[in-house]
Amino acid sequence: MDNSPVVAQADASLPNDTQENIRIVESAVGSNSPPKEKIGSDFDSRMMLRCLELARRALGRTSPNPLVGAVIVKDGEIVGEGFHPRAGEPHAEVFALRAAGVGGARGATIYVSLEPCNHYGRTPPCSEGLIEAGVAKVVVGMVDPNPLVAGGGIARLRAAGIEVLVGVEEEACHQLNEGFVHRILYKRPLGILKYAMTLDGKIATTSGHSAWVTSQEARSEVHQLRAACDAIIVGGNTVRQDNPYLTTRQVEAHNPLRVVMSRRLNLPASAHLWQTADAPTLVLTQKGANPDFQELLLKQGVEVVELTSLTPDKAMAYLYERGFCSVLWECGGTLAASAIAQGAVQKVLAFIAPKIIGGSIAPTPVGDLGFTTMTEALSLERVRWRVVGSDCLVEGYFPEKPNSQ
Ligand SMILES: Nc1c(N[C@@H]2O[C@H](COP(=O)(O)O)[C@@H](O)[C@H]2O)[nH]c(=O)[nH]c1=O
Ligand SMILES: [Zn+2]
Repeated sequence: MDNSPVVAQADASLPNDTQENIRIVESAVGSNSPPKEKIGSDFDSRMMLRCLELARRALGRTSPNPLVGAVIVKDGEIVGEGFHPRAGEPHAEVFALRAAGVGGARGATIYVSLEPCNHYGRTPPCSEGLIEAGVAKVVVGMVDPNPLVAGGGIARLRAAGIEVLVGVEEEACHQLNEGFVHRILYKRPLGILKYAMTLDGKIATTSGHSAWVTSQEARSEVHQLRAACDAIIVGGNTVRQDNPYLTTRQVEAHNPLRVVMSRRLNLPASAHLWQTADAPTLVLTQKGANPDFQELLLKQGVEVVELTSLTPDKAMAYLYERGFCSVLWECGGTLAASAIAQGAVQKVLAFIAPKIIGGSIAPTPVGDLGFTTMTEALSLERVRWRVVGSDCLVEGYFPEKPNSQ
């Protein structure tokens, strides 16, 4: 991992979105890259943002597929819209074409947040569908990194004489599908470590009390974050100490799979995770662990999977095989350190509450990584700060390693 220091610079000239009480400060690394030239008109941007809004209706439900939205515009009017609801169902373009009706897309412009596919997967290629429908222009948010597509859709459309504009609101399109992109490039789900700590770096008191470190607003933000993920992982310690629900608390929202990693299955029989059916639960353990408890879990409708060795990387490899794009680590410090050390975390979301607990043995968000000098510290890139309720949310990414998996 590259340990180049990231010096955060609070500078009044940097972007500042006061309307949403958001203060975004690029890290020194991020701000070194020149600002990207805007592609397309303001109208193109508006239509692409509409595509993203539509795509979000399926938040958390499309894996292993991406979130995609499409809008068809004819004579300045929207004549059809669609989004990809889940894997196995038609793609966004198909729904938009259906909404436009027979002949409705002829001579029109279609906006799609991801490059139209050009392969026979679970569904036929959208490129052919668009050519048949007679669209005149295709505006694409981002190129599909899937090697089955990867520019092929754009090339096919151009070969058919259709005008194609690529890269409108590309960053926003990429952000929405960062899990999908990571899955395709690294053959693992994107690992997001989220924690809430006090100003003096503690996630609980010495006695383990942690309800609540952050404000209600920050907790709602976590619920929204959960809705966008495929799974949430915790360790046995978190189940024993916090007895969490790990749900989104929203009736309409997707609830991710709740995953507990426990080698010995020394877990409480009465935990909320197996007493509540609001979300599915999976317990990952090692071969032959505590058969009596396994039976109890199965009776409660909890899925149990035995891995030959239970490590963060093995857990992520398993979740990749299950088709997941993004996994939220909501575990304690020991498991978090091991997940980081094994490369199972790419993104960090740290909520910092303006409170002080004190004490030297109160638990901290990340356990021992074995570092003795500051030069070993792991530096985040693309760092952003924003205020959420009375707390500060710092988010950033570990530098991506070249495809090593
Ligand atoms: N969901 C989506 C696309 N998804 C692309 O197609 C792949 C899945 O194909 P399939 O198995 O047929 O569903 C997926 O990995 C991604 O590359 N493409 C699009 O044009 N529009 C869509 O709405
Ligand atoms: Zn498609």
